[in-house]
Amino acid sequence: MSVFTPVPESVLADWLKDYAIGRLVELEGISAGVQNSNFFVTTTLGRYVLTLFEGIPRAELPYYLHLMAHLSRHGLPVPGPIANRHNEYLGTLQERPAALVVRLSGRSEMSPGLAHCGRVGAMLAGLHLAGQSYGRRQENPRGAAWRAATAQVLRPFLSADEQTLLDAEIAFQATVDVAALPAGAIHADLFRDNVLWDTDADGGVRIGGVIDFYFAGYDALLFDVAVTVNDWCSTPDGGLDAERAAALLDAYHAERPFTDAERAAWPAMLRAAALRFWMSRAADFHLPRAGEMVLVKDPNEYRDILRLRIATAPPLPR
Ligand SMILES: Nc1ncnc2c1ncn2[C@@H]1O[C@H](COP(=O)(O)OP(=O)(O)OP(=O)(O)O)[C@@H](O)[C@H]1O
Ligand SMILES: N[C@@H](CCO)C(=O)O
Repeated sequence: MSVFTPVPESVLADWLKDYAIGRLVELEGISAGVQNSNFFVTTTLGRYVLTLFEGIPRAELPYYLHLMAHLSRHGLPVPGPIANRHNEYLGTLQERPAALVVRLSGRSEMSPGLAHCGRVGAMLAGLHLAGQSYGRRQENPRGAAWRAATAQVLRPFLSADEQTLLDAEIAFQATVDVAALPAGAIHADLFRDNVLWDTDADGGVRIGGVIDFYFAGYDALLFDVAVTVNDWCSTPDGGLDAERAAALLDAYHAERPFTDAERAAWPAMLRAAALRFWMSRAADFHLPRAGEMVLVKDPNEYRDILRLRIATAPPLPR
């Protein structure tokens, strides 16, 4: 369920007078996503996605919207936000911060093959390269500071074994020299459901869109690679599929070669990325946000991935 705040057609039709995208033809709530209220909007001039932001502080939103505009301007398949007649990306609708972005084509692929993983790796490197010239900076909202604060809140809900795992991993991550790693704007949530796939003219797979930049922030680029590998290249039991991981990492490396510091930090980053999603899912599970129908993803999946990454990690390509 992703429509927390309904928008009557007449209200939207009126709101759209502030934009230069024609008149409303169709409005349809989107039944995926867990964070915001999303709608497909068709006007006489095009197809868009309307998002009403339900939880993110308004002051943090320009970072995300301008990042999407920046990446789109650099030729990446990222939905460009639509400016209103006051030249602003961010408006207000139904008392919520609201934005329109271009609707991109394609569907997510939940069983990716080697070709998908290769394209995602190359595209992620493209995001990181283009992000280097992005002028705004906002810390990763699920970075080290969030991790420390959330661990305190979460700890009492965990079993003794889980507490030991959490404490040990937080202590281990504090020893990692993240400052030695190349950093910049990262997507930080590039899961399979945030990439839309299209078909090429010759029948090959093509990325139609990368969506959901609302966890983006400034952090180690390698953390983003680790988040992506953990989701795209895991086997059902949480282990890493060596071929898919190699396809993703080789394609990334061809666009932005990994540094020696990154090679050394890779096992730790896979663990940091697993820890982040174990913690956020466990927090959503034990402390659900009041009044919302939240799709809670399984925290144990990422707890188990963390345990497996502590046991073993594949090397980065040279
Ligand atoms: N620009 C876009 N073009 C096409 N479809 C989109 C676009 N943005 C969102 N969608 C569709 O809307 C759905 C929900 O969007 P999104 O994943 O951003 O939800 P959310 O609630 O904001 O975030 P989260 O995934 O963190 O819950 C997507 O699965 C996709 O089907
Ligand atoms: N990708 C996140 C959900 C928030 O976008 C998860 O799988 O926990």
